[in-house]
Amino acid sequence: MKIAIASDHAGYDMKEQIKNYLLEKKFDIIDLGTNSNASVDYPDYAKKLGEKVTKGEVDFGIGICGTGIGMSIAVNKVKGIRGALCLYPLMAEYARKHNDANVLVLAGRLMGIDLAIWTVDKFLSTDFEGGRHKRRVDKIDEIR
Ligand SMILES: O=C(CO)[C@H](O)[C@H](O)COP(=O)(O)O
Repeated sequence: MKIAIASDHAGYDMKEQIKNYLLEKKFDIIDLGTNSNASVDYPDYAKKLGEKVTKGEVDFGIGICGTGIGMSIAVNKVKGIRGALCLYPLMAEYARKHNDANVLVLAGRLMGIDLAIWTVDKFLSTDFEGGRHKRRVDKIDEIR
């Protein structure tokens, strides 16, 4: 499975840890930055991340900022993105099962790394259920 990952400075440390975890698990990872703790603007990284996903270059995206809120707002501006801010694994499970989320957003300043990794694992291992949820997801796509 191919994953793109991106963060701002507030998510940088978590991005590195999640990237290394996924590389160890033999995932194919595209790191879109940022590449240090120096201050940057999360919308720049959200745009790159969303576009990688909607171009079909990766299966899923993972975006991280301090709270996850800005990254989530920004990535959802990219047409075709269903970005879900998930603070624990159950949210990630339902973001996939019911919402067919294609970008997982995490909060680098609010979550410990173990919780973040459990959330990533759940997101990447859960399938969309389709059925009535497909009808609703299609309606989301019609909004813009
Ligand atoms: O969480 C975020 C957006 O939702 C950002 O990471 C946060 O706003 C960055 O703040 P600062 O520039 O003060 O480090």
